[in-house]
Amino acid sequence: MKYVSTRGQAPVLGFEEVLLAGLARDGGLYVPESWPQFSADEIRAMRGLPYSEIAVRVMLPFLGGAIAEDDFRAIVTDAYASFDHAAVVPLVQLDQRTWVMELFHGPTLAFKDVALQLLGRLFDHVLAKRGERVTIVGATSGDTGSAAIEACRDRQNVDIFILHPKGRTSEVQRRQMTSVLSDNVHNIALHGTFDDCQDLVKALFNDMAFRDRMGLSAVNSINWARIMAQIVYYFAAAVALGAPDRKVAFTVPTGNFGNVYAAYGARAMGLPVERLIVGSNANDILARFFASGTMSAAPVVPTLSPSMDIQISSNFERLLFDLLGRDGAAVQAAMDGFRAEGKFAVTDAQLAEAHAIFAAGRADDARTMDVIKEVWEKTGGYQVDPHTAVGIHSAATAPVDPSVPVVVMATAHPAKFPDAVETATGRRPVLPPRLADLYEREERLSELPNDVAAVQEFVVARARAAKEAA
Ligand SMILES: Cc1ncc(COP(=O)(O)O)c(C=O)c1O
Ligand SMILES: N[C@@H](CCOP(=O)(O)O)C(=O)O
Repeated sequence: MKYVSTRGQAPVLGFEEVLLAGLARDGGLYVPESWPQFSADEIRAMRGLPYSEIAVRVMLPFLGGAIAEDDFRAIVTDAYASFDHAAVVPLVQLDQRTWVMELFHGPTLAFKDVALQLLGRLFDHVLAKRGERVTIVGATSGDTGSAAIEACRDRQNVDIFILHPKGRTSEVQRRQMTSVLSDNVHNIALHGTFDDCQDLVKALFNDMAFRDRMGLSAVNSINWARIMAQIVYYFAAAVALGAPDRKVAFTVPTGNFGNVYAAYGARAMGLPVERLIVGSNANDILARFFASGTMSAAPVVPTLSPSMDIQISSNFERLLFDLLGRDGAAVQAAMDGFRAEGKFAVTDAQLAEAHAIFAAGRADDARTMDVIKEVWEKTGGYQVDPHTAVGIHSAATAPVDPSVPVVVMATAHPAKFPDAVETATGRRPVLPPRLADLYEREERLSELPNDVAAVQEFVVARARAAKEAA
């Protein structure tokens, strides 16, 4: 298995290199040269298997032999043993045709754990084998940060720097990051939005001298391995609901487009997916794209679903690569146009191709609160978080064949957003016992301006200090 960049100018890589690379050296994102294919019989044979076994079967073709199957099975099994539900990602039925898949049973209570618990272990395996050390830089709107920190804390071969937008995450999300006091963990509260954080991380990767000197790696979904691990739960959900003999639709609360792109990948690998529904909050650049064919940035507004307060969805570039016929130069031109003018457009034919797979919905904060309340009342006491509520609204409004089951991805635990959930339902969701003292824990973070040089200086100084202390 080889990986190519969406901009066509970076070296073609194998799995180990793509895991460590993060952003491609031409500024693009890595994608598989071709999608592995699963036959109907192979999909049917996944029925009844434990999650970790489905995970091994789905991911093995992406490794291209880089990790021996038995070693990989041990890594995967260990990663999902850290989840507090036997099914890892259980399905809960909301009504006759709607399910939610709870992706929040990992250590930090959001879907990011599913990929990052695996990634931390893969980094360890590969770095130990190569005798290398990396500096991870990541951007978070709230959930990737804590999941990445939890996966990488105290690991010998890794320093991790996470940038979050100051004052724009929930308190639980911030504390989950800043209360980890390990020497190799560095939290930066950046003066800016998530888009600024992500832009800055990409600028660090695009400074080749800095990137090579520090050995930069990524934990955001620009890292191919994140997408790979997220593809698995679409297989698990569809198989549980009758695939390959029945089609399924998925609704995905969306920000950076990584999770819904993973669903697109599952479909490309042979899973019978009727439709993929993108759920947006008031930061609805994607919903506007799917309505008009034009991607046009607007200022980010804070919402009750802060992890989706994003206007520049990195992973859309991976879909665009396919819509533009896998032409790296065309993707580069579209991205240049977006950077210069804040917009780009696809043709009617390309939009029609997208519409054959995708639909989109949008819920503002008022609607989000109504959905949390409606679900609570209709189910007699089931709480959903605001991101999941955006997905449930979008599932109900999207044009999907009514005979097809719809699975809404429940991307975060309601206790990560207790104020909104309590206001809507009258009951404050409680954190699991292992996080019960979160509000009492000491916090450590550094505030920095939105300035590449300032962040570079900070990373160099902290990485040097951590190395000396080791
Ligand atoms: C709780 C939650 N829901 C949804 C999203 C959006 O997912 P994606 O960025 O993969 O589109 C995020 C952040 O990524 C999140 O943390
Ligand atoms: N919502 C995310 C934003 C980063 O997304 P990623 O999937 O690219 O890591 C977050 O919670 O940080």
